[in-house]
Amino acid sequence: MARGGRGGSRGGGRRPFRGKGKNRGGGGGGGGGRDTRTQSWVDVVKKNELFESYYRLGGFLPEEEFEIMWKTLTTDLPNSFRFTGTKADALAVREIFKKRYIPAITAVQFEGQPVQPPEPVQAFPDELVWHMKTHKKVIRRFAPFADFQRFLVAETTSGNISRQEVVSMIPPHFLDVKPGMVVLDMCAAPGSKSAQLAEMIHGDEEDRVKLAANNQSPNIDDGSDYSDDGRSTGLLIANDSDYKRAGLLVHQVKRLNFPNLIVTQHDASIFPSIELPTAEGARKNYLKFDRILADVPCSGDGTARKNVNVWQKWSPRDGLGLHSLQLRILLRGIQLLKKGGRLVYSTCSMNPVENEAVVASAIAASGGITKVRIVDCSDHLPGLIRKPGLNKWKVLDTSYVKGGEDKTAHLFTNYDAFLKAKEKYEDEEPERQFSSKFLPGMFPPVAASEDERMPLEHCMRVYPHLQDTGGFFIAILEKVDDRKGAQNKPSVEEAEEHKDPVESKATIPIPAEPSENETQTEASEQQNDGPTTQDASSLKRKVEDSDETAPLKKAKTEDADADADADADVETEIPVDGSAPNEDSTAAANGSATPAATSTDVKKLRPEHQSQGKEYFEYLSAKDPTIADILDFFGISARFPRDRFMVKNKEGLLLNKIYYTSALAKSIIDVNKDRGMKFIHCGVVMFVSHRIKDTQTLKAPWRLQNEGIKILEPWASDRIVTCTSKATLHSLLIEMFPKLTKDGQHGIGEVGDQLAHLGIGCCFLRIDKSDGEDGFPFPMVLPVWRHPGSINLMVDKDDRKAMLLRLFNEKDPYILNHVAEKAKAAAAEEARKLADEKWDKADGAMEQEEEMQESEIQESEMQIAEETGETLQEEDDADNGAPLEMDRE
Ligand SMILES: C[S@@+](CC[C@H](N)C(=O)[O-])C[C@H]1O[C@@H](n2cnc3c(N)ncnc32)[C@H](O)[C@@H]1O
Repeated sequence: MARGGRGGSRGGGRRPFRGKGKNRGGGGGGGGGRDTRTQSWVDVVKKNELFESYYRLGGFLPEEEFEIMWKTLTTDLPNSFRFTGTKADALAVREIFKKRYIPAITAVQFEGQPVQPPEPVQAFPDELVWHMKTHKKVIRRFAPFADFQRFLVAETTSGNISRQEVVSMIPPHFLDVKPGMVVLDMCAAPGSKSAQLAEMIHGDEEDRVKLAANNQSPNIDDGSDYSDDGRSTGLLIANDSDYKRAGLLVHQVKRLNFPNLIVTQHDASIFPSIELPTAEGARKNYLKFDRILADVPCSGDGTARKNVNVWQKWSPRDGLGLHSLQLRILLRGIQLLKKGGRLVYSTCSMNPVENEAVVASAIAASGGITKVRIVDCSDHLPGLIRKPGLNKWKVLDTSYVKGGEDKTAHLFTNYDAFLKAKEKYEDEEPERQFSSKFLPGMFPPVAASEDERMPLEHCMRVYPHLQDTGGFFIAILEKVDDRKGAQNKPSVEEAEEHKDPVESKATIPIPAEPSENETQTEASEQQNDGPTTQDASSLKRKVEDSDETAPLKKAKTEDADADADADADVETEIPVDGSAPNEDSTAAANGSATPAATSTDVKKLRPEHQSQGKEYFEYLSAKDPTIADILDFFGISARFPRDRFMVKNKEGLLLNKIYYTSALAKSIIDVNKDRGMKFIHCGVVMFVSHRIKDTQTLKAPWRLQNEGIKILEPWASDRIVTCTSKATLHSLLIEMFPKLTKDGQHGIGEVGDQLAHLGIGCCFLRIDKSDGEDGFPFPMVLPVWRHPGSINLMVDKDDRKAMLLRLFNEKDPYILNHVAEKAKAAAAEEARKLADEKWDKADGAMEQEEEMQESEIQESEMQIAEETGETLQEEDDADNGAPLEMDRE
């Protein structure tokens, strides 16, 4: 299977992260956020008056439609999943799923009615995304569901299926990524969208490489770049500032086996400029991205269908508190984008303060729509039902008197209305406090002319009722031109204000507007100025943690005025009841579905204080003799690059594992690793040292790894064995270390026959796609080790089981492991011997003990005899204890 999808083989994928309960990776959270459920979902009262009032009165949807949307928001979210990897492979696994499980499920009847089977989500092409709305009661009761669940778990474990929320899958589809592109995922953890992006960059590289290896042209003319001998030249940098979530991200992306990938841990709003290699003395060059995904931290109120905290703790201050960070991240993204490049900004919040307001402020701060345009993607993914972005909205806040219980909700139509209200209260009730986060840019932009109007309707809003999903927002921006010089200073200042103390010491240039020719000198980066508009002031504001934590106990009830003239300075106070949630003023700052995050969380999660352990990335010389020996052993073509192998120890020693990366990943790591960049993952394991007895006789005591085998195999001419029959593969899967007898009676068919003629060491087991009952639905390459008297497919037990289920529908196969059995028997024998010895010792000890006890008794008896003057009879044999007893009596 594809590197962009799973292990070097379908069976060789790594296990997904098995985090503890709630943090289990995968990418739930409408944007892949955390599952922050703290209470049984069914017990939760899905009501929150302030939350509802805002979306009801804010004019988001017509009244009737709002009712439907709100009702949907209170229902359970269907489970959804996606077939991953290269398209051909994803389609092959989808076919197995459709043919094997759907008919059986469709035949199930519950209470006289057919049950609802899993269905493809129409928004996505090729039926690669599915959701299941069947009730848990039904799922638990019927065997076909159990079978399907088993398949789902096995394939998720193998990396062929990703369980991801439907809305979370949308943003990468609008990025229009092509193989060869350089892509940044600014806020990537836990990594579900990164996985999609990696698949897109990878494209159909495997087919291209095969062409190139056979001296045919691999390139196609659709903007994709396979010019590296068929390999995609692209790169994905997946970044997340939070160190725990960055760890999750690494876990997740490691499974992709994608050498064109680097994981970093930086605050995205000050993401460092990445230096590119340049000739000595030449002007410095910095990396610009073709595509950027800014799936920013948000309040996550669109995840209310699975996140109870939304119902319990929703507050307008979540969005108000996050706006500034979101804006800074987006601005930095725009700076890092190439001219003509595309950026997708997304949140799993429905709040315009986090959505349209951020987009509008960022465009204004970048020089307006002539510099950055909102792309109309209404014709893309036509199956996706969506609503246009808003051009008008209101901003909600709750004011309160410190120490008091009284909270009032205010709905403002523009910034002046907010200022007026504040002023009024300053006179009448000076103790009343409003959010300190209010910024002019949180309100709808007012254009000087129609030409300058931002078409915010080109943004997309996905509401829960439209296709039974969570709520989501997506904006697609294209950088038309760079903003020149002077106007970007505030973002630089902002970056300075929030600079990571560790990073400050590094020599990375402070993020700044890229120069016209997409390269810049360090000096010129630092000299850039910034915008002077209203956004400048907003950018200068720090994301402070507010101490406004008074609970919303009692609200002033004033007339709501939902129909207030949007163009007038209007403040509407909305009634809120005592059951409304705790009004913590600081919004969730980390992860999507985290409206419950408090100011303390924000502090805790800030990246400045934590970082992943230092990883070393030392590239080996292209002339390294060990690499030369290994490549020679497998007959690897001289065209295969020799300078991209790397080890992960400070000294650059060939100890245990050898990794491989793409050319661009190598250049970036090499040039930037000592510039203070926090690289926390890069490279695919290609070879692992194989310590066995016959090492001496081997030229290359290294074994091929599932992770990297597919990258190498097209270039190999030696040590290749082919498996053409399913029966042979079955034998190899159900038996580890089958014997390799010379008489041909080994039971491992054509594979055994070929291996019999090969010397000891690792080999490629090649399986081509073939049609028919006994055919293979997708190609595979697996490492196999030829021992002197046996062989072994180097696939672990769990992966063997997953393959047996996938290819042979075997549910719980027994896998015979001769070596383990032998070792077990030897261990049992050893244990038996030890037990015997112990027993003997224990026996001896018991005898000794008894003897000691006896002598003690005798001593006591003698003492008694002495004291009482009795005569102690001499015992003549062991049986004869009675007289003594009797004597004593
Ligand atoms: C909505 S989640 C991203 C989900 C992810 N794109 C996915 O699909 O799996 C937002 C992420 O932003 C990260 N984050 C928060 N503040 C950040 C910052 N200043 N810079 C970079 N990442 C940040 C959080 O740790 C969180 O993982």
